Amino acid sequence: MSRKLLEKTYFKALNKVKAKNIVKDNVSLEDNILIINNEKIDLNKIDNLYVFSVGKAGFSMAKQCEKILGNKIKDGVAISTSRGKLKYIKHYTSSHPVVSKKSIKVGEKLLKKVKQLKKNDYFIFFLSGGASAVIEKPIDGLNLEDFTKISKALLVSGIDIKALNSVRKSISQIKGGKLANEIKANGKVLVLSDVIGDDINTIGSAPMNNGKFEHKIIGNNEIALKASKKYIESKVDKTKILTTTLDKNSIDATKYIKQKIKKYDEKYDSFCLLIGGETTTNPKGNGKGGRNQELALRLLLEKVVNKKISLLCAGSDGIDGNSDANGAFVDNDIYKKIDELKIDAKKYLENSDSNSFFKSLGYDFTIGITGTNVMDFIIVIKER
Ligand SMILES: Nc1ncnc2c1ncn2[C@@H]1O[C@H](COP(=O)(O)OP(=O)(O)O)[C@@H](O)[C@H]1O
Ligand SMILES: O=C(O)[C@@H](CO)OP(=O)(O)O
Repeated sequence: MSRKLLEKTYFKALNKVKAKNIVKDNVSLEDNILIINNEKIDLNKIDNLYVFSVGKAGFSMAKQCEKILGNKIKDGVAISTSRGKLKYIKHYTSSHPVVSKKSIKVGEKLLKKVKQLKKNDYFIFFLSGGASAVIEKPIDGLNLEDFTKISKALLVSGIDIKALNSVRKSISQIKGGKLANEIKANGKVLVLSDVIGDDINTIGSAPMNNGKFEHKIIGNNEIALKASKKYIESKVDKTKILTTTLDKNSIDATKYIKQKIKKYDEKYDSFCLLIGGETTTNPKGNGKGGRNQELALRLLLEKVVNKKISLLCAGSDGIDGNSDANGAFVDNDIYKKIDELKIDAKKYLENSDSNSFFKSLGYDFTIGITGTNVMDFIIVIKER
């Protein structure tokens, strides 16, 4: 069974929403006219252009923006989980998913910089998921130790991202539009969405959203999966994006996917099912894994694949949970390997150790940090 085809279909989605491509698709320069999303800004009529970029894709989006706008950029700040240096924009590497001293230090730098903007300046602000953790300034009276206790408790509580971020907004001097409040200049917020429904009030805890500045979604899970669909369509009898808003726990998601595979398997000689979203897990034990690898493990235990059907469950940011992999493959041949190595798949699941399981079989999908983030992709292919 072709792991290559799964990978190719995956990378069509990922590449479509790579920072480089979405910034290229949305920002350009023609004779001192800055074009953002069809809107023209005459750079002769503004004083200084600033670029800000915060979140997991913070570095890569800022880097591409520098490539397009070069020395038109006066100054700016980028904060992400990547490493790297930029020419006009100052880039800082920060922590995720828990706020650290570093997040506060760089959060303060960002606040200081945005306060310097004058009325006749203009800014582009790239916002991507992960922004909640990489920048912060707790409300007065709340120290980092207590702030971290609250953050950690929330992160393991299993509450959804909307609820989590509403708390984050209430204990922050940056989130929930408070950063926007400090800006006197005009500008635009270009958003790479990693939340179900692209809710701009939730992404990165909405540092720029109090209605003052237009937010434009320039990349999301749907845009990505449509690119996969376009690629695979001619290779199979039926291609279907089942959803881009899957938010079930991994047990229910397994049932849902199993049922869909059965239905399409009965009807079509070949097909590709594309599913996007973010499932949830309740990690137990001290294993290494993530929601994508756990889902793949549960689907393996449910024997949803066969000689013709294989699948890939993978994130888009490159890092699944507490592992260094991005996801895992499941195909029919994996069962032989499990028998040969006498591995007990259930035990790994019970210890939330899906990464160790797939790694030991050579079925992990490890690609490193991608510099983008639009939730997860599940790809199921039946080949003729
Ligand atoms: N060992 C594990 N097995 C399964 N899920 C895990 C494991 N460790 C962490 N997770 C899940 O991974 C999620 C965080 O993953 P991460 O990729 O950092 O999230 P995000 O992409 O949303 O920033 C948490 O919801 C947690 O439940
Ligand atoms: O920053 C955040 O608030 C969330 C959602 O945008 O992202 P992540 O789950 O990647 O931390």
